[in-house]
Amino acid sequence: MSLIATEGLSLRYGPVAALSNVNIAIAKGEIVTLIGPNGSGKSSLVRALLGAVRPAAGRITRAPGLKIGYVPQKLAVDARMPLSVGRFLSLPNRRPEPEVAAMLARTGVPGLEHRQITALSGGQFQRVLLARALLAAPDLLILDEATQGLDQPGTAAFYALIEDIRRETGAAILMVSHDLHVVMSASDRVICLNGHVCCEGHPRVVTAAPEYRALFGHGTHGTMALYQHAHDHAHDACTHEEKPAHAR
Ligand SMILES: Nc1ncnc2c1ncn2[C@@H]1O[C@H](COP(=O)(O)OP(=O)(O)OP(=O)(O)O)[C@@H](O)[C@H]1O
Repeated sequence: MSLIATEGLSLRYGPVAALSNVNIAIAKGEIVTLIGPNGSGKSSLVRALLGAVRPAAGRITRAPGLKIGYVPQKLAVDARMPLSVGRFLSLPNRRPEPEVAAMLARTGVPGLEHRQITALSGGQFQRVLLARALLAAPDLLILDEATQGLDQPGTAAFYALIEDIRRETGAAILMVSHDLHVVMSASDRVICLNGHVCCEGHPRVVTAAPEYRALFGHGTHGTMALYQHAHDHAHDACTHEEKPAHAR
């Protein structure tokens, strides 16, 4: 049985259709990556899975008692507000200090409890956010571009940590990422989104799919194509027309 599944999920922001007829399912212990060009609905799908936005149509089914841990793309913290890492990790639920310390050590940032949140580097902050998500012992961990702003070694180390956590906890992982080469090596399954599911499957299968190639191009140019997407291909269940991102 899936931990979470969507059926015919559509989502709108007023006149803007962000998602249409999306069917996905995530099973226990899987690492699934959502890829897609800017504006393709990745964050919207995450928000829907978290229950933060209401679908315009379709439904989302969650396994009973499902616990979701969420690592956001960014989190604005008021620089004038004194907030230590330890206190941040004890909000809203108070956590025993040894538990907080152990989780910080587990996510690779030991001994940061008394540091101010606003004084952390980007990489340290992402690991603190990961620690916060893991303290809830989630069955499903959702990461929305959690490595944005990290350099290449920092990104690779973060994904290696995610794989270790999956192995240790058995949690399923859903991540949104633009780091195509890391994604392809770290994921069990890739879902390619463009307002609808363009293609999905094992990374090898997806990279060979014509829909993927039309979206992301070939080789290293594929990464660039993420930002210069021209959705000029046609495939089953995909009949909409879309202007290139730069022409919108
Ligand atoms: N709060 C909002 N109000 C109105 N439109 C929105 C809102 N959030 C997203 N959208 C629109 O919904 C569509 C999908 O956006 P979404 O942020 O889900 O895409 P994304 O794939 O996560 O993009 P990116 O890669 O740039 O983060 C876009 O057309 C976007 O402009």
